[in-house]
This record gives sequence, structure tokens and C-alpha cells, in this order.
Amino acid sequence: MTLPDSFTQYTRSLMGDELYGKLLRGLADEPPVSIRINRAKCHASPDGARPVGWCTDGWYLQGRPAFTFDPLLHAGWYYVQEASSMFLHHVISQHVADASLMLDLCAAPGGKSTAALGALPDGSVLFCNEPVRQRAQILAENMQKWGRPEVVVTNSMPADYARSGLEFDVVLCDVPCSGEGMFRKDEGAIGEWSPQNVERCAALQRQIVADAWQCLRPGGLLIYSTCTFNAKENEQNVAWICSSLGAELLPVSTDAAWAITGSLSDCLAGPVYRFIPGVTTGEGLFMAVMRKRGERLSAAAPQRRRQNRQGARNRAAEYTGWIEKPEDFDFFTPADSIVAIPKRMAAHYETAARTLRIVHAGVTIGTIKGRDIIPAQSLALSAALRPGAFTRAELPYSQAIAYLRKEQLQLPEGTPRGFTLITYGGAPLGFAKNIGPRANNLYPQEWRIKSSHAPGDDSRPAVICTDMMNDGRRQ
Ligand SMILES: C[S@@+](CC[C@H](N)C(=O)[O-])C[C@H]1O[C@@H](n2cnc3c(N)ncnc32)[C@H](O)[C@@H]1O
Repeated sequence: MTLPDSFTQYTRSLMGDELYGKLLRGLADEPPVSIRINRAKCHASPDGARPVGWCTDGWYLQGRPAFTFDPLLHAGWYYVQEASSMFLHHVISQHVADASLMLDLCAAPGGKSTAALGALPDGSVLFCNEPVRQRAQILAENMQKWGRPEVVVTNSMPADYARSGLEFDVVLCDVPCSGEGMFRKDEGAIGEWSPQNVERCAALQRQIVADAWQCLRPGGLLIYSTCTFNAKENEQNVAWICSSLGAELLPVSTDAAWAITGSLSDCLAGPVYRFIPGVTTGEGLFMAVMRKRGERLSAAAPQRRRQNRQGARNRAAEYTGWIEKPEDFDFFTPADSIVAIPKRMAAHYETAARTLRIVHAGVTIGTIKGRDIIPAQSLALSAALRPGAFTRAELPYSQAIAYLRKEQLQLPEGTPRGFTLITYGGAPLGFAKNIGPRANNLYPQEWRIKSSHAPGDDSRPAVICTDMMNDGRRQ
């Protein structure tokens, strides 16, 4: 790995010879592989894995399995995430005690959003935003796989949030950065690095935080993070947030064994958390936690303006039985689809719908097509799906992979006609429509496995052991 000279000079002087030497040795090592378990779907733990110290759901694996060919990844049982990023789980567990309205402003592909959901208290609602359209689609896919209904995914700019009228208890700005912490995992990040890009990123990050600040309530929490090492995008920006916006920097208690490094710059004496490969077991990450000064007012619930539309009410008897506790949801019908929104977030959803571009919210129940309601992928993967709502067809490994490739399907003999929930190891993967001699594969075209590799029946990557699957699944 050849690092740019100006990076080497700057970073050596920032870190000092000893720390910089450790970083160089760390960058030469293989990156550790880690996953985070989705406790809404799975209670098992991966076999032979070591726990990540700062995240109860995080595990280091012994090697790198072919994740793409594990149906349980597509079922949302776990997320592949480098370990340092899981520190967000620790921060939220420590600093967020009450049900909260949280915004993850720069959220794609969704690693930190899914980590946040594992730590937020019950009753919380998460908005995840990504301004780049294509990346917002990936974010929506990953959030639907994670299957938690209390989520809204948007494709908007931070300035749109600033004027949205929404006020959040917690805002995460995991800002776009110069990516020095990803040099080991992604050599492309080295090619894109330049001192000018560091300056550009630092300025953009301030703009993003300034917009985020406007939709953070007084007393609310701002979590700022980058995956880069330099002080311009880290300590200097945090110092600017404190001096210009008036934020108060908060400590996070940590374990010395985690080997997290603090501030490396004279411009900031307060507590910040830097993960350096070769020192901490994970990729490069910087995180700081701040509070917006002011009274912690209990937020007035936004007013509901719109009632459920007549169209959805008329068909309600058909689909409300597809989810558990339909009484906890309001139903909406944007553009011929039926969407179930948890009641506690319906007013926020309606406020968002006025100014933000919503890509996904709650549970998409289905699409109205003539006299049919076609059940949606979002419903299949939702933790809110009523277990007995659909006939299930359990597929063996190679057929589950064929299903995820959106290939022709052969359902087990005796499967009744109609909509069928496809499962693997009991985990829902999506829907098919059994029309007798064959079945239509309803897996979303954009989500399908695109690799042409065809693993055999015995080659399922054993990330979570098959024999633990049934015991491990939350019933
Ligand atoms: C570090 S990545 C986020 C990673 C994500 N939080 C996760 O853990 O999976 C930063 C994201 O910010 C997005 N972004 C780019 N420009 C932005 C802007 N002006 N405002 C907000 N987000 C932006 C990028 O497209 C990218 O998806």
C-alpha cells in the first residue's frame, strides 16, 4: 500500500511516531471481519466468533464467508459491519434513556441506522436520510431487510430537514469524509485522497452540521462521526461546532481494553473517540457526542392533519390481518400501495410527507392491482408480519439462492395456490404467487443476487449455524 506523501507527513506529525507506526502496521494487516445481529429477528450468535467489546450484538468472525450466498443475510438476520462503527450502539445505550425521535442524516447504506435501532429505547422512531438517490434506494432496501416498522427513509438534502418542521431528540451526522480510515479496506480511497479534498470535506461537513443543528431540539444530542484520521475533519470541526453553534461536548465511558484514542489536536481538549487500525480492532473512525444547550422541553406532538384515505379503509379487512397488532398502526395509500405506519410516528410521517422525499416508511403492506392486493417485500421481511398470515413454503439452500436470484421457482408439492411466503430455515425471504404448475417469483428485481456463481447445497456460508436457527429465532 503506497500512501500519499502529504498524508504521511501530516498524519505522522498529528499522531506522533509511535502511534503512526502502529497505524502503518495495522494498515498492512488483514481487516477483521465482523457482523451485527438483528435482535428483532434472531437470538442466536455466530459459532466460534469473538464479541465486539462495545456492542452487545457485534461479533468478529474467524474468516470472511461469501456473505452474498447466505440467505439469512438477505432475510435481515444480521448486517456485515466493520466493528468500530458499532461504537454508535454503545453511545446510544449510554446517552439515550427515553423513547426518542432520531435522525441519521447521512445514512446510506444503513450500517449505523441499523446499529441505532439495536440500541434506541422501545417507542423510538428513526428517520434515515440519504441525499444521493441511488444510495437512498440501497438504504431503503437494507432498512426493509432489517424489518423494523418504526423507520422512515428519505432522499432529501440536510437543508430540507432544516425547514421540515421536524425536531429531533438525537441527530447523527456520519458525514461524507476523505475516508483515510478506509485505506485498508478500500484502496480506491487512497487514489481519491488529496489535501484539497480534505479541505472540501471539512467545509461540507460544517454545512451539513449547521443544517442538522436547526432540526435538533434544545437539550438534544448531536453525534458527529467520520471515518478519517485528520484533525481538520475531526477535532477542528468539533471545536467549531462547540464555539459557533454552542454545543457542549459530552464524555462516553469506555473500557481501556478497547484502546480508543482521544483528541490528537491542541484545538480540542474535550472527550472524542478515535479508532485507529493497529491500535483498536476495527477500521478508522472518529466520533464525538454533543448536546445542544437549552431546556429539555418535552416535544409537543405534531398535529395530525390527514385521516386515512377512504380507499385504504374500504379494503382494510383484507390486509389488516397480515400484520400483528393492526390496532397499533394507521394505514395510508400513497400511489396505489398500502402503507402501515406505527401510530406513534404517524404525525411525524405526515409532517415529513409535506417537505421531504419519502422513499420508504413503516411497513409497505402491498400494492392494489385491480381486485388483488399483492403483498409487498417490505411486509415479508417485517418484524410486524403476523406469523400465520400466509402459507409458507420452506426451501432448501440451493432453491433459496435460486429464489433470491429471482429465478423460476418450484414450490414443494401440496403448496396451495395463491400468495406464499418463501422461507429458508424458517426465516422469511419474500413472496411467490403459486399458480399451480409453476410459481411466480415476486422477489424485487433490484434486490436480486446478480452473481452467476451457483453454490451447491453443502456450501451455505455458516455465519449463523443452521442447527441453532430454529432455537435462535424469535417466535
Ligand atoms: C460515511 S457515509 C455514511 C455511512 C452510513 N452512515 C453507514 O453507516 O452505513 C456518508 C454518506 O453521506 C452522503 N452524503 C453525500 N453528500 C451529502 C450531503 N451533502 N449531505 C448529507 N449526506 C451526504 C453520502 O452519499 C454517503 O452515503
